[in-house]
Amino acid sequence: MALEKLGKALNSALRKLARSSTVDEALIKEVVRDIQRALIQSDVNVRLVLQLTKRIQERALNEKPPAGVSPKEHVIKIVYEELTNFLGREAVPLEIKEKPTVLLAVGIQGSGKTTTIAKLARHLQKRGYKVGLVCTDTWRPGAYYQLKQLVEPFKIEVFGDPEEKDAVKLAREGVAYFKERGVDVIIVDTAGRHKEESGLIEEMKQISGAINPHEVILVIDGTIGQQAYNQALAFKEATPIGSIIVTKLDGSAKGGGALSAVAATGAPIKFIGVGERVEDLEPFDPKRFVSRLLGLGDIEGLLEKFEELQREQELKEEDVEKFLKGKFNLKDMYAQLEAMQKMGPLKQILQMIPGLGYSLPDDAVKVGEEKLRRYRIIMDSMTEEELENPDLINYSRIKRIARGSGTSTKEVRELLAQYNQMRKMFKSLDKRKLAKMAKKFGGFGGLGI
Ligand SMILES: Nc1nc2c(ncn2[C@@H]2O[C@H](COP(=O)(O)OP(=O)(O)OP(=O)(O)O)[C@@H](O)[C@H]2O)c(=O)[nH]1
Repeated sequence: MALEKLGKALNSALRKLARSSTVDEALIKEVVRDIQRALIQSDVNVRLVLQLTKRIQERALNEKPPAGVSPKEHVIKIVYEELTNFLGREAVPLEIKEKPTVLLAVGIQGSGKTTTIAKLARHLQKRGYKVGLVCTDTWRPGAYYQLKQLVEPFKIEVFGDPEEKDAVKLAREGVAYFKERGVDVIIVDTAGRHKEESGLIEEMKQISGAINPHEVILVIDGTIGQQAYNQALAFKEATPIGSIIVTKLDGSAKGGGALSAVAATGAPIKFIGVGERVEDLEPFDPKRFVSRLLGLGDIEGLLEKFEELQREQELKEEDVEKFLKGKFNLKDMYAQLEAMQKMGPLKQILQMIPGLGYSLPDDAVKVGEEKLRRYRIIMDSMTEEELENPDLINYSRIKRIARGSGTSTKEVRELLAQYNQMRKMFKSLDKRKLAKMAKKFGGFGGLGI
């Protein structure tokens, strides 16, 4: 998870509130101090931290909770709101309005730019856009091959010529090439050799003048912490159509500093990089990010992920409901397992489920393709009634099902065990936290109040 350490520290500060019987001035001040410490440890600029925590303290001490809201909930809501504002308040999504939309990506060497372009291309492809990539890095011929290799599995085409020395020419030709092929989005990668922002911005201006992009995206390395401020500012001043992607937020101790520094410049952060794999890119939404960071759960994110899946898989709304409520039979389980295979690591999904916080179970419900195929065969030998209500399956039925499907009783039992495990897990989630969270996305399921 992005900023895991900061999240844990903030979560434990809020848990103090959740656990206490009364909320008084001393407690509020203690919690505010904990928040200060957590943010400073994550390299957030001290001046910004003080401004933020002062606001939290003032509001927490002076504002009266609205009717129906407990003082605890109220303070937590204030912390949530202020942190959200701190990181930019509203999500600013990447818009693909015209065909083709041309995006120009810039970033200092090692910022993760090439990887990020591959991630962005895949992200857009998953949403149904046909994407073409143009590599204009004339300094590092390897960049072209690196990009090609990253997107090869997804059949995304890369235009480039490692022999060519004129980056502007490459950019112009690449855009023309993909325009002719009718792609929806063209992403132009640039060289990252520059040691300073000035060189980077100069090249951006030159290429930009040649291809007239809809948006220039700056890729910033999240591990540089609050130093990101200067990079983001210089960029924002040079381009009116700039957005930012902050990378390497997985495992970075300074990620909080980088995110808040970029947000402080007013440049919109549209995505964050949370790992080395092509799938590890997340649209950045301050609200959702903060609620996850604080361990409040991310029901919105979860639902969106399901929506995405639904588009891919025609998963019905009632299936999503069943999944969330833990009411499902063997057929549903099969559909869910199949769905999960598509959705990527289950851990990421579970992390979004309110209430699970940090004690994530192992990937208990992730099964391989081969196993799924075996499950299908076993299920084909069950009666409709058994599929609807697996509790009916006794030992003699297990034997018959194994024989009928040409599998073993061990495998049948394994399938049933998996079903029971999943059912139990989702049921316990449901009971503990989901009901509260379901009321409104802004609930505080993760804190048990
Ligand atoms: N952990 C983690 N690593 C990342 C992330 N994004 C990129 N990286 C890694 O950062 C390193 C540099 O990434 P590149 O994409 O090669 O960097 P670049 O900025 O394109 O570098 P140049 O092509 O030289 O300009 C690689 O090892 C990437 O795998 C991320 O979000 N998380």
